[in-house]
Amino acid sequence: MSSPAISLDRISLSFKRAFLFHEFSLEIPGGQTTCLLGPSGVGKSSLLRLIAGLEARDSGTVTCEGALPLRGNFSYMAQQDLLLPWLRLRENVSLSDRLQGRAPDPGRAEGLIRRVGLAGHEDKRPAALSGGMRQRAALARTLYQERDIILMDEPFSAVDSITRLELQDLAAEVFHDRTVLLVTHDPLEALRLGHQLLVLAGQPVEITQRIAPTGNPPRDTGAEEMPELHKLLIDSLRRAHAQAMDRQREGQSVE
Ligand SMILES: Nc1ncnc2c1ncn2[C@@H]1O[C@H](COP(=O)(O)OP(=O)(O)OP(=O)(O)O)[C@@H](O)[C@H]1O
Repeated sequence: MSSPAISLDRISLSFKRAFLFHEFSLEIPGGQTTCLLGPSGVGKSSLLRLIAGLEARDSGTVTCEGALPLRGNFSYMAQQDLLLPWLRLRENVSLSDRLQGRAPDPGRAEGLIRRVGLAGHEDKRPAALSGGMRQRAALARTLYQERDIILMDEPFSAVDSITRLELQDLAAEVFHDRTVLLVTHDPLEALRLGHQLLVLAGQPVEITQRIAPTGNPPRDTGAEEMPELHKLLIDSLRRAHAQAMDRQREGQSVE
């Protein structure tokens, strides 16, 4: 059975009496990767947190296809790596087993540590790792959980561009047939990894652009359709950014 779709139905979420989301609905297809893009502060992380149950919404529902409970079916990689400082890398990667009272699988943890390029660092604690290494460790921990649904918030933002490409290849392999929601600020990353790309803009949030590149991830960014899709994406991100700047200026002039 393929991984379940997720439905958001008329979700509202407000902060300081202003709606970030108002009656917002979205279908996230099962077994595919959906990338969320948009200006800083538009609400991408909040949307992920809503789905993860970490944000208390005013109203609306988040449901999983087949009435599966979302809880226990997803892994979530936040912007902060959330590694436990007192645990060694191998223990951090297999943390989900420990938390659920299962015996960790050291072979699987070590295999993933190797695949994210951290072999040799298994016994180090997070403080001894660089920001990019910690992000790779958090990726290994997320993949270790082997959940049907994966929520990721800018998972590759702190790594150099070549490592980023390598991690995207690994992610595309692991994402295969899973339901993935990936927040990224990198248009090329979205074009490589996403079955569908959504641009969020405005307040309350709307989806102002949907792009569905052809072919399977990880895509070759040199493919024929890429320049056109890249331009489409950049243009809509520019519009979303300009809208956010206007709103910020209006806010400043009211204060
Ligand atoms: N707990 C909170 N209390 C008050 N405001 C909040 C809270 N969480 C988020 N916000 C506000 O909601 C808006 C959206 O934040 P969010 O982190 O979802 O944006 P984002 O699109 O993920 O931004 P970035 O790309 O910079 O990570 C921001 O204006 C933020 O200040």
